Amino acid sequence: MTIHQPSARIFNLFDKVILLSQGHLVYFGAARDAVGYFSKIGYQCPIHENPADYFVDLMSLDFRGDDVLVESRKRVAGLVYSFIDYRAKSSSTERLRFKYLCDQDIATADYEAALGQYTHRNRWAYEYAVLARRDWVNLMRNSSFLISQAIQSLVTALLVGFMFFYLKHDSVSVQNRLGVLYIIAINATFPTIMPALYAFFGEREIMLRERSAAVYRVTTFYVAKATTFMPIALISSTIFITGVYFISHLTFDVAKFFVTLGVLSCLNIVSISFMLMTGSAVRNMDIAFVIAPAVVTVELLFGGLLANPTSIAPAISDGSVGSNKPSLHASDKKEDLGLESEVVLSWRNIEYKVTTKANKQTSVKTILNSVSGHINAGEIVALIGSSGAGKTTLLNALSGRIVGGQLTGDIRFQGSRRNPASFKRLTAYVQQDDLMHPLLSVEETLTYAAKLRLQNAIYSPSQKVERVNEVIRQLRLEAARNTRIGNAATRGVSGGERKRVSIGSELLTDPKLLFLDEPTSGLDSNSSEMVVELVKKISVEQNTAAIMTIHQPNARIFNLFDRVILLSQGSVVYFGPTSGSINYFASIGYQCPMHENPADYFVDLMTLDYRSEGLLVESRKRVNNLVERFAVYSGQLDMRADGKPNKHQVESVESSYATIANDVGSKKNSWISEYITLFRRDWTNIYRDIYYSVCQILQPIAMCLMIGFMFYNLKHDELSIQNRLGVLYIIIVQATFPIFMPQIALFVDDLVIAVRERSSASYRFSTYYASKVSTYVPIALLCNTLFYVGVYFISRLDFDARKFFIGMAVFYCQNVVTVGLMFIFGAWIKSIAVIYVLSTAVLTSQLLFSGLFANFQTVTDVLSWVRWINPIYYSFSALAQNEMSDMTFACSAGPQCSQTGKEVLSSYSLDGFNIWQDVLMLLLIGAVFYICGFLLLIWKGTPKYLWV
Ligand SMILES: Nc1ncnc2c1ncn2[C@@H]1O[C@H](COP(=O)(O)OP(=O)(O)OP(=O)(O)O)[C@@H](O)[C@H]1O
Repeated sequence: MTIHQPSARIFNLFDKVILLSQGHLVYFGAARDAVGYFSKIGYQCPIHENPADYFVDLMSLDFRGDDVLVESRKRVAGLVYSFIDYRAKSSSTERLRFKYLCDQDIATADYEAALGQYTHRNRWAYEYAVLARRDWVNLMRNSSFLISQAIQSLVTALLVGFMFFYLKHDSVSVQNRLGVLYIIAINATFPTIMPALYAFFGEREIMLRERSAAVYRVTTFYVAKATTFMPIALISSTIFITGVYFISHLTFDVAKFFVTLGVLSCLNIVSISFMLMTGSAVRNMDIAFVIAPAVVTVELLFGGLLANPTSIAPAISDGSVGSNKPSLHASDKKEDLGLESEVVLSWRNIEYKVTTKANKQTSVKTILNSVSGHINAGEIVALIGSSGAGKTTLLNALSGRIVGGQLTGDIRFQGSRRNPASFKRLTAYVQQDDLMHPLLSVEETLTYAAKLRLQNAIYSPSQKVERVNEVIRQLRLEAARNTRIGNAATRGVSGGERKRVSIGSELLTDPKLLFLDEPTSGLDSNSSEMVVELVKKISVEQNTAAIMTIHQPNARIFNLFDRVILLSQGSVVYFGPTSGSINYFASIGYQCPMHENPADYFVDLMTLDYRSEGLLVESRKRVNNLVERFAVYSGQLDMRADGKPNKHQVESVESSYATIANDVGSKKNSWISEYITLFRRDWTNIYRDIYYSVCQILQPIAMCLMIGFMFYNLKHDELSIQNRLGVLYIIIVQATFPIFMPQIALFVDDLVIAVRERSSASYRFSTYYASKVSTYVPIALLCNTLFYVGVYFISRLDFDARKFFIGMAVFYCQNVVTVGLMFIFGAWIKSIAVIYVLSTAVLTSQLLFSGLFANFQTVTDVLSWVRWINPIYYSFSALAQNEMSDMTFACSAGPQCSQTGKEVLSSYSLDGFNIWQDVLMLLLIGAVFYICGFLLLIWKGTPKYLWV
């Protein structure tokens, strides 16, 4: 197996180890002989250093500077040659053994045996059964998805059912019957495809990873997915159809009902197959969410209701039918105040409890238990403990980022109670997952952070640039300055560089105190060491205090910390100087063995051992003993006896400083400057998202050609009434799903970063929202303008400049309203799967109540009011009036035919308001949407943090 930084104990579990550097063998032999071999060639592993860490350090190239890089290259070359030499000098027996090990053990016997196993596969049916069961378990546990699917089916069934309540057999019912059948078909498209497509994308990465390890066949995965999604689609559509069928009173006949159900089931199966095809063929989710709505819209167009197939251009119908300011540095102030060593943050008796529920029993779980400590300026403190010890919880409690539960105790920043607003601005928090805009370069990321977070009143633009350059130098990011951050889809900076950019963004403001959550997780030992060394250097140079949670630091990293807090089961096992930790543990009977990394040793001591009941009882006793011994030790010692100022002195002297600092920290840049910066950043992100941009341009062009030629050269005869209404309706549809779906995906991704940035008070929500509105609205309008112009001229809607521009204005209003609705969903719901289910239901319902499908003269009073709050009714009515109010049609049929546009509008109840009243209502609804979106953004984007 390959292994990253094994602890000394794990290292000694191996029979043999292969040490590789830059593709060359540095050692191959028994693990227990490795320390001896290295000491023979001049590299003696220090006491209290884990041999594996030591070897990895020796074998790594050091990129921290040119000199050290040359030095490390020489060292690695020496190691490689030493091992070649060692092999050559070994006795013939050893050589033979070595040859055997190299050529036989690995190259033939084991490899082939391994290969034999590798090529063996389970039966197809077995593989399928396992995957299908896993898919169903995942699905059943995704309660929000299931509930929203059920709600969507039920609510839409009731809505549609009562909209077409009790259909009669008169002439008006023709429109209504076609309408209800068409809506039943729509329900088997968007609401089935969108949530399933999102869920499929969520699992695609897992499938690719598992497939690369040949865990199963593609076919079993594919069939398992199909047999999971299809039943869900069928169940929800059965609920929907049953409801609609009986409430609307479609012709009641058992055979007809089951035929309808069967046809709809087939359509659902086609939709799921289309979803699987799109999900498999398109790698990028953004593109899939542009393509899918476009294809489905085209399918719906050719459903026969919107366009009369006999009048569609033959070419189309044939193919488709059916388918730093130094003056403000804390260190200077500290000197002014005559403080020698400043306590930046102190905490006493921190307790954190949460209420948990298991087997319907509520219990209170104590996660932090009477934790006390402090951190001084210029020192770095490590928070170490086994998994689940409470490290992140303590860091969150200290940084003011804890949500839910009960937090008690006393936390003081520079001797005073924390003021949430200024505390956030004077401290910085580097999260474990580096959420940044992937399409911005390192320099741009830091520049935008500087523009947003450094005050204009203190920093001129050139000073901000200087500060960015300083941070780039400090964090040794020169080589990556112009590299994009990247993400899973696009390769960007390395993991270590990414972490340093994340730290850099926080260091720009020169914080007094830096919190870091697992800054070394996922990094190799070299990068981890570099990150901690840099934090240490900055702490010393800038007098910044830093506290970080860290998992198994190697001995060198461990020794970089000034102090450590060792946590076990929420209690402190040791808090004090790193250098004193080994002696402290030795004094209470736990002597760290030679060649064992102290951090690994302490973590082992503090970890409960669940391997057996006996080991668990024993380890529990040990942990309780450690906690009790430290409580006694710290009580005797008094935490202030280590040369630090008395807590009360700190409070009295520093509170004045805190006031000065707090005043400075709480000032914000002007609204307009924040807005301009965010606006620029948003547009840079959009135009660099090449897939999104290209799709947003191509989709309307493709749709415009398709629809334009479908309704090519509209006449003024009786058939053209259906076609004219159809083309106007499709124009409105283009302003709904194709705008909503891709934008919501972008917005939800972006909002996660915004909430993170807002947690450090980087900018206001109002500027963020204004910037988003002024990015997404123009994009929708720009792209759809092509569509509108194309469709208008190709299909030859009534050519009149006034009508053309009024129609365009109405179409624009509908786009703006859709973007507003998108903001409501994005700000309100976190889960994009739920958004897709619910928004599809809302958009579909809006489209239903447009007036095209159901005649409002016959819609039940309970539901007929819905049109008054439906933006699509207003936009459709305005477009229809604009197009048809002065038209006459040549009739060949009997008295059924409407001869004037006014008669058509009246028969569809589309003349309730005049065009301008429709536009006014659209704008009013739009305004309500935007205001609700903003309020939801503030409400949902502001977590309720607990402060003590
Ligand atoms: N809100 C909560 N509700 C229930 N349990 C919680 C809550 N917050 C934390 N816990 C539990 O408290 C314990 C400590 O969690 P925490 O995330 O602080 O651990 P940690 O030491 O950072 O672990 P790791 O190193 O694995 O990240 C865990 O067992 C966790 O499940």
